[in-house]
Formats: sequence, C-alpha cells, structure tokens
Amino acid sequence: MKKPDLKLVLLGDMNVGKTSLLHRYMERRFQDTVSTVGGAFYLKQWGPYNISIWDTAGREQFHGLGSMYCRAASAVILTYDVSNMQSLLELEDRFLGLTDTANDDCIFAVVGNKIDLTDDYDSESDMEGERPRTSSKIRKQVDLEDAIALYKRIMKYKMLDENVVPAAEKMCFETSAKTGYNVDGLFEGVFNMVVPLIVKKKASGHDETVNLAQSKPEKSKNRCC
Ligand SMILES: Nc1nc2c(ncn2[C@@H]2O[C@H](COP(=O)(O)OP(=O)(O)OP(=O)(O)O)[C@@H](O)[C@H]2O)c(=O)[nH]1
Ligand SMILES: [Mg+2]
Repeated sequence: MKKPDLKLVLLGDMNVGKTSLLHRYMERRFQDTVSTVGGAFYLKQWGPYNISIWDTAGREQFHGLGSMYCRAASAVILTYDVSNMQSLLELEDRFLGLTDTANDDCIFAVVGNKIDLTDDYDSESDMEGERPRTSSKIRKQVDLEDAIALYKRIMKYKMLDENVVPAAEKMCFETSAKTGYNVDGLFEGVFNMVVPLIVKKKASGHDETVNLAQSKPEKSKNRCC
C-alpha cells in the first residue's frame, strides 16, 4: 500500500455526524451509520498526494484512543452538531487535549454539522451555497461566531500566532452530511491548506507521516480496533 503523504483526523462527540460527513464526501451519499467503534480510515488521492483520513469514535469509552489517532496528524477536523451546544463545549473540554500528539504545524478546522435540521437552513434553496431562512425547524443552538471564538481559543492553547495561522473565518464551516451542503468545501478547503505542509516537509526531507503498512490497517475504508 502506498504511504500516505499526510494524515487528517476527525474528532468530536458521538452522534455529531463524523462518519456521515466522511461517507458523504467519499461515497457521495448519506446512509445509515452505526456508532463508530475505535476508528476507521479512508485514503484519498488529492492531486499527486495521498491523504489518510481517520474517523474516530466519539463515545466516551474509546476516548483513550483519540491521542493515538492524532499522532503526527497534519490536520484535525473538530466536529460538533449545530443543534447541540454541549457538543461544541465537549470539543474544548474533552477533545482538544487529544491533539497534543499532532504535528506542531497541524491545521485545525471547526465544523458544525446537521445544519439542515435548523431554522437557519432551507433545503429547497440548497444550491450554490445559498441558505435562506425558514421557520419550521429546530432552533440552532450554536452560531458560527461561537465556533470562530473556539477556533481562536484553540490557537491560543496551541500558542500559535493568529497572524500566521489560517484565519478563523476560513477554518470554521457549517455543513450537512444529509444534504451534502458545504461538505466538499470543508474537505477540499482543508486539503488545499495542508498541501503546502507536504511540499515543505518533502523539501526539508522530514517526511514523517504514518506508514500504514506498519500501523497495520486494512484496505480503504476499513475498520480497525
Ligand atoms: N439531519 C442530519 N442528520 C445527520 C447528519 N449527519 C449525521 N446525521 C445523523 O446523526 C446520527 C449520527 O451520525 P454519525 O455519522 O454516525 O455520527 P458520529 O459522529 O460518527 O458518531 P460516533 O461514531 O458515535 O462518534 C445518524 O443517525 C446520522 O444519520 C446531518 O448532516 N443531518
Ligand atoms: Mg462515527
């Protein structure tokens, strides 16, 4: 199996839709999921590069595995559910510390999924990024500004200079795995951000990504642990 050039990890509480986002992006559809056990990974070719994307379990009982999955990650997607404020709070309380094992120049994205459930979204108009209001849905509990504030706190926690890292507005997304809203924008936005890191690493001869042949996972989209 070809060695991935970089590693991207999805973290977040159970039920926020991490697996569904990955299915939507990789398989172009929304399908029933079961709560993830341990973790799973996909391989994605992006231009000349191979990216491994790791889906992790949000359930508390698998929490101990999180920092292992984050080891040497170049990008972490912290995912919450826009209809559930607690899921945003958990990112800071429970998941951020797991990223201590990621690369120093790791890029972070904060993603609010299930936007389709909220009164901030109209599926009839889900075209070209439009998102007018309707009245008949759940109240949105987390605003994009809350996610942006979290992103800024993450940068502080990582002791990264806000003027050097990607702008918060560029790294906070709202998505719907169900309708596909902004899912390509999320993954491709993150891929484009990390490509310069691969180029830099290759140029300096420090290619330190995980060798999948050694870390013993399976074919694309297989479960492990
Ligand atoms: N309406 C709606 N439901 C969603 C969306 N994304 C996921 N779901 C549903 O939310 C539930 C949980 O989705 P998963 O993708 O399994 O969540 P997860 O974050 O992978 O959960 P764990 O594996 O337990 O950590 C499922 O019933 C999905 O169908 C979305 O964008 N909109
Ligand atoms: Mg899952």
